[in-house]
Amino acid sequence: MPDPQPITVEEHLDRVLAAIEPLAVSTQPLLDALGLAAAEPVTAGVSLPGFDNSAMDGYAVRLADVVSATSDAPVHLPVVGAIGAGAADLRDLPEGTAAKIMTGAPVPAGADAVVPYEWTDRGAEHVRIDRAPTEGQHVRRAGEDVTAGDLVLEAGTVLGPRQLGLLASLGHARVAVRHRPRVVVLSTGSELREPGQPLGHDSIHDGNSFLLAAAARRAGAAVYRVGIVPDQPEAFLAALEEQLVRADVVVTSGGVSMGDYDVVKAALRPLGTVWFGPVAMQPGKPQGFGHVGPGRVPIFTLPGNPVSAYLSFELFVLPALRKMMGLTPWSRPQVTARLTHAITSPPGRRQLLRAHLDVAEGTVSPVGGPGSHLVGGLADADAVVVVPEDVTALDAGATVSVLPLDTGLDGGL
Ligand SMILES: Nc1nc2c(c(=O)[nH]1)N[C@H]1C(S)=C(S)[C@@H](COP(=O)(O)OP(=O)(O)OC[C@H]3O[C@@H](n4cnc5c(N)ncnc54)[C@H](O)[C@@H]3O)O[C@H]1N2
Ligand code: MOO
Repeated sequence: MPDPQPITVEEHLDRVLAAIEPLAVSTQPLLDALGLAAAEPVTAGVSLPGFDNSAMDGYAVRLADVVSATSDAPVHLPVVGAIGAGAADLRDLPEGTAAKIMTGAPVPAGADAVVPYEWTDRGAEHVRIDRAPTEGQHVRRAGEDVTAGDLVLEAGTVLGPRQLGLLASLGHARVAVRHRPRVVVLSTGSELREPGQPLGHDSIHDGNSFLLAAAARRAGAAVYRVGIVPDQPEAFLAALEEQLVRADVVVTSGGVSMGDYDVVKAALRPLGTVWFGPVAMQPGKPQGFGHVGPGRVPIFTLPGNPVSAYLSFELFVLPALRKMMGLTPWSRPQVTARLTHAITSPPGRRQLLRAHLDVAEGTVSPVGGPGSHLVGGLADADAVVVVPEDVTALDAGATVSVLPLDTGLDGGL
């Protein structure tokens, strides 16, 4: 049977994204929301600081009592108490007195400045003040940072450490987000063995499920790495059915090409809900996408060659996961750079050449060969040069599109 006409990368991505919906919104404990987008705007219910408090360890004073203080003519005041952060029984400062006050402790009524210890003799019952503060000096005012009613996070803001810290400071224990997609990753191939297991003359270790599970986890998904499924359609369907209950997305690798034992195609084609076909790219030509099970769970059936599987994940699965999580942009942005070496490329397929990107120099250097089995070169690369379908050769110095593999998305993803 001849190969059907390949579709373009954009056609495949558009179909995938058209079939993917953002996941439901629920409130999650703050740390579980790291890297997700706020699903709703957040308005401050309280002000920050919540009350006037001291910025220094020292003495709360009334300005009028100390305004004349100099080192030559210090002011002496009785100390009426000590106010600690979280231990603030003294709420009013009588005229003509001082109170010890610690950083973060509430400034008592009547006091309008804090004299740091360094300007005093640190007296316990009486204090000698050698220098006059200005009005409000070392007092952090209620609401000077955030005022109750302020919009503090727009919907869609990615929740990183600073945003989560702010939410906690405002008293929120949970935040509304789209939940993490639960991604089931499954490797097919009778030649596969778990890492750590001995190999026979015809077997290899399963690298893909780690490659894809790590990529999905880095994208923000909750990942279930399922073991290896042999090239038997019944075994594949049984494993799939068992996993569907906990999946928002299934990602498989292997078994989608033209071979005699292409298990994924053999098992899923009869269902009629999964499209299989070539995409005009290299690596990553044989692709499949559709849905399975009563819950119509989206399934990506990626090619088995490791580089093909990984770049297919980058191009198709990552945008889908980001759409599910309400994160934008869906795809990692491409950049441009100058090629350090001449390259050639097959006609009719978009080639993704592994490379090193030097952002400072604005250059990109191909690394390793184009073979889709070359995992050493893949690990060495941090970008791919994207060579258009109709381009077969490029000279050194040509400006090309580059897809970085580790940067460009929020949170250093
Ligand atoms: N007659 C044709 N043969 C092939 C074609 C074609 O168009 N006509 N396309 C080739 C291309 S391109 C690719 S890509 C592969 C895709 O094949 P499958 O998706 O069916 O994958 P497998 O045959 O199962 O495996 C391919 C290759 O990758 C290794 N592999 C598989 N799974 C893993 C894993 N989990 N970890 C590490 N390595 C894995 C497997 O051993 C094979 O070497 O088909 C070409 N053939
Ligand atoms: O398209 Mo395959 O993915 O070249 O190796």
